[in-house]
Amino acid sequence: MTERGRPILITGANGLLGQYLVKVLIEEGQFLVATGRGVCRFLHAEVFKGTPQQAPSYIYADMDFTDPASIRHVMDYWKPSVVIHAGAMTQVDPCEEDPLKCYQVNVEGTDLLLDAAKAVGARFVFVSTDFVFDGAAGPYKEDDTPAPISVYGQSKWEAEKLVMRSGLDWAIVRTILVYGTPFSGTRANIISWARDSLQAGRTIKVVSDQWRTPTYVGDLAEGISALLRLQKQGVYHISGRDFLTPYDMTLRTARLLGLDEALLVKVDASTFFQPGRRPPRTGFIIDKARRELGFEPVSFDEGILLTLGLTER
Ligand SMILES: NC(=O)C1=CN([C@@H]2O[C@H](COP(=O)(O)OP(=O)(O)OC[C@H]3O[C@@H](n4cnc5c(N)ncnc54)[C@H](OP(=O)(O)O)[C@@H]3O)[C@@H](O)[C@H]2O)C=CC1
Ligand SMILES: Cc1cn([C@H]2C[C@H](O)[C@@H](COP(=O)(O)OP(=O)(O)O[C@H]3O[C@@H](C)C(=O)[C@@H](O)[C@H]3O)O2)c(=O)[nH]c1=O
Repeated sequence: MTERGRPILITGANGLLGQYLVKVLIEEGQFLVATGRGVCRFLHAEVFKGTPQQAPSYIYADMDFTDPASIRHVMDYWKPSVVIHAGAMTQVDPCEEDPLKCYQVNVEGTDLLLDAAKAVGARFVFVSTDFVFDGAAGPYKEDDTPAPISVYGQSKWEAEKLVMRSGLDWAIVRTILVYGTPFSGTRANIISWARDSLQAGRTIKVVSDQWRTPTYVGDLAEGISALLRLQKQGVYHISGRDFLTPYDMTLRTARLLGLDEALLVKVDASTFFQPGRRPPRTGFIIDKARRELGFEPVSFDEGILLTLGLTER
């Protein structure tokens, strides 16, 4: 193609992680093809009509990764050197209620992309989840054995296995409860939910028997970018560093913002009806990412300030 080489292709570019990945990779000067369903919903890009040689360094393309023709159209044209597969059906309860759809998007979609990546000789980076574990014995390291307890978790684990067996140069980045504010669109996160509720004087029930290491989305995007730069292969756990329950997360938000913590009511997960089971105790040991990628996440308190736009990087 051109002297700048073949592009990096991202799926799920309209999603929370996708938006941050696009930002981080553009800032690094990468040649990028961001893909999503339908129009670009976060960063204006001209509809590009020239040849790949004439393309600007950032292009958005409509690509449904469950549709072989749509994948072929985009992948054959751009022939990326790397595919970062961040797109997925991510809502745990709708996955539980419609397992076929979940499987089609998360497993078959990954399989189709793997075939397309093979055809053009692209590296493959797959974004996965703590929900591949059963949550009996977190925090987890990369070689602990997955045992998902939800349809969503099972679908991501099935997709991981396809990636591992693909014969491609691959990496899997598992992450946990990703929070942050999208550049465009609205999306609730535990921090803004707590702030808005407490500011309005509303009581909220918050789970105190699930443990996570919640991940600031900007850290995750930078961790993935480091993994690309360093051409790493294999499984990496990339998450925040604080081991917290959702109750702890809302309490920290209340304290940092000087809001009334008495409005936070501790509850057990069993008091919620949720179709999809959540693993009680996940969390990641991130030593490998620290050592090999130089990954160093912000504290949850810093993440709160970043999410609410009260500080900048
Ligand atoms: N959010 C979290 O807490 C965690 C997320 N992850 C993983 O991280 C990744 C990114 O998650 P996140 O950014 O938060 O998720 P989002 O739900 O914000 O983004 C997912 C994106 O995937 C897109 N998508 C879904 N189906 C298709 C399809 N058939 N074709 C093209 N695009 C599609 C969605 O499109 P549309 O916008 O049109 O619906 C959406 O923009 C996912 O793989 C997820 O499993 C892992 C652990 C925790
Ligand atoms: C709605 C609600 C949630 N919670 C808690 C439960 C839960 O641990 C946390 C977030 O709730 P959710 O149901 O949105 O999150 P959940 O679907 O459990 O989030 C998951 O998303 C997928 C995509 C992943 O891959 C996981 O890493 C994971 O974090 O907040 C409460 O305590 N009270 C509430 O009223």
